[in-house]
Amino acid sequence: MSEHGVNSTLSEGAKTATAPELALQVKNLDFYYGKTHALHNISLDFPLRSVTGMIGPSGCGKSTLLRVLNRMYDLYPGQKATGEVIFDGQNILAPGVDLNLLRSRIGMVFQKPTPFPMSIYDNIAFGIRLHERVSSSEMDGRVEDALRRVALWSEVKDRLKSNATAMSGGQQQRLCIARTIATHPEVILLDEPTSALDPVSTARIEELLDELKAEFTIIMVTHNMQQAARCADQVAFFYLGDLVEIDNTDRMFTTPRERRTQDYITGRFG
Ligand SMILES: Nc1ncnc2c1ncn2[C@@H]1O[C@H](COP(=O)(O)OP(=O)(O)OP(=O)(O)O)[C@@H](O)[C@H]1O
Repeated sequence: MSEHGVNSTLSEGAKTATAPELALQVKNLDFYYGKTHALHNISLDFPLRSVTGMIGPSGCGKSTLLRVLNRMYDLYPGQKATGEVIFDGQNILAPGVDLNLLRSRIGMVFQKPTPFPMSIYDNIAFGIRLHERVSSSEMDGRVEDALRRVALWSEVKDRLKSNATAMSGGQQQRLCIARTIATHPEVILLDEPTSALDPVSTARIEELLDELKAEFTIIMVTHNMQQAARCADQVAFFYLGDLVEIDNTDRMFTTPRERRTQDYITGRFG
């Protein structure tokens, strides 16, 4: 039983009412940190199996929106969201949602690699064990599969029992992505996933995102305009808690509709 009780509609079997081409739909979302009104009436769609880049200057609300999408904010008192986020035909901001299940279906990878202080193998197995009972041979297969998907298997297959904290930063971040995809989420949220990494590790993660979008819906906060242009199918520009503009990536970077977007992407502020 989750902290909010079981919600019968947010279950593995119920995949219905949301328009089939959308993974998530945000409608009239407002967010408050106590009295601070951090997001203002945000509405946007996240198409299924696509990459959305969220850009904007520091403090504009990108990470806040990401934390709403899997109700991470619920862990903190005084933080409140109003409006709707439709996932699988259900408003996930409503009471009674099974938050453990939600977070296994909408996984999150943070800016700084956050491997658990345990073995490489257990970093992946841990999340699977939380949600499923699998035999040890099946677990071996799941761990190998997740590591292969992030192109880590050949690098670590002979040291699966070593502590994950001894890996390089880039390897740790790929491990965190492997840990997230091992529970087979539908959506992956990434908060500046490469900002702590060197250019080679960054390129590997970007290649990985391109492969993963065949299967997952990816929503990524980035400060790196080139990264948004390289990786995203659509880009959303936020400013002071407002969603200023959202469009497909090419149009956003060539002919933005709004002056503020133009100024930001050309480096006039930010
Ligand atoms: N825990 C908090 N308590 C109070 N206000 C907060 C908290 N976290 C964020 N804020 C405020 O909410 C607004 C949006 O912050 P948020 O972190 O979402 O911005 P961001 O666009 O992700 O910024 P950055 O690019 O610097 O990470 C800012 O005004 C910030 O000061």
